[in-house]
Amino acid sequence: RILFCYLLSEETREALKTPTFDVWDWEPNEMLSCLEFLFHELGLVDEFHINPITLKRWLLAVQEHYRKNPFHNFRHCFCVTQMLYGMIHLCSLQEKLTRMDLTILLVAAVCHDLDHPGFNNTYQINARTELALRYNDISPLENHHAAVACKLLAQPHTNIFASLEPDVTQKLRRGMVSLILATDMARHGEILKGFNEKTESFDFNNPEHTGILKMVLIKCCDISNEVRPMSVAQPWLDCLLEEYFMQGDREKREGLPVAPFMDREKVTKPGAQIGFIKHMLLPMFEAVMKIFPQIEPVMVQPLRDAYDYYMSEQQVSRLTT
Ligand SMILES: Nc1nc2c(ncn2[C@@H]2O[C@@H]3COP(=O)(O)O[C@H]3[C@H]2O)c(=O)[nH]1
Ligand SMILES: [Zn+2]
Repeated sequence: RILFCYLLSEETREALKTPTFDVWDWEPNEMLSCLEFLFHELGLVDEFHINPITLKRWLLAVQEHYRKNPFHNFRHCFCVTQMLYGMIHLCSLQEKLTRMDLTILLVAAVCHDLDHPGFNNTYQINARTELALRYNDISPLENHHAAVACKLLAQPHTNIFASLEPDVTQKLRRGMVSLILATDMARHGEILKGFNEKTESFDFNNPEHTGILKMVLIKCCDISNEVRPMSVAQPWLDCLLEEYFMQGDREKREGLPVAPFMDREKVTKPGAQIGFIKHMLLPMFEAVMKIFPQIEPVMVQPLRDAYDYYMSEQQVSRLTT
């Protein structure tokens, strides 16, 4: 196996800081190099004495532990992490959060869907899979992603935290696990409510406040495809629907309940996005906007534009059918 060693141009380094970055333009090796670069550039390699070779091995192992699903694959992991990097720059998070918090966020983003099987928690629970059994139906997938992440960190050759004191490692690991668990959309309402209660008098020195902010940030990045330019976002919607329909078809074959949004007989692209943008994306990004108003032109406006686009698409299809 050859270790990736792709040199990023100055143009790519700058482009990585914005949500307009074309995430479809890169080979897996190049995405690995970009991720490696982020850890160096944010000063995390220096701060936590990460062995640069271990960082490469860890990233390779991470990549190998993402399956080739239509949506929940290594490129999705890359997108979430790149969007986080964009938000770190846009919101000057390097000045507001500690390097510890930034590391927790970045490692969690990279690991947050590890070994995703392509079928969601509802399927795991209804089909009584190994994962649902192991985790007693409680966020089975997210618990699994976090457990795989911890397994990689427990192996010496991929342990990027090997040179740290046990109490520091434990803090990083706990923080990472809590953020991965926060990506279960079943907890969306609870997390957003907790965050909204703090935005009025947000305090970056209060760990309870920064704790929930980190959860909201990783959640924003996780569902941020529609923040991206339409040419980048559209193929992601195709990937998501392909994965959803595969689950819907399997549920029909196995006699399990099928959610309407996974039923290829019922779903349209505007139908899939209008409600998601209105009820999930906009309320969360508008909440973040209260603390970071600078995200409005760069992240919130594209969401509003995407909403308007899908509304007009829906109109057109209603008029033509
Ligand atoms: N309808 C819709 N759902 C999305 C979109 N992006 C993410 N999601 C859903 O939000 C979920 C977030 O957690 P997961 O990554 O496990 O799975 C994701 C999808 O089920 C989107 O653009 N549209
Ligand atoms: Zn995800």
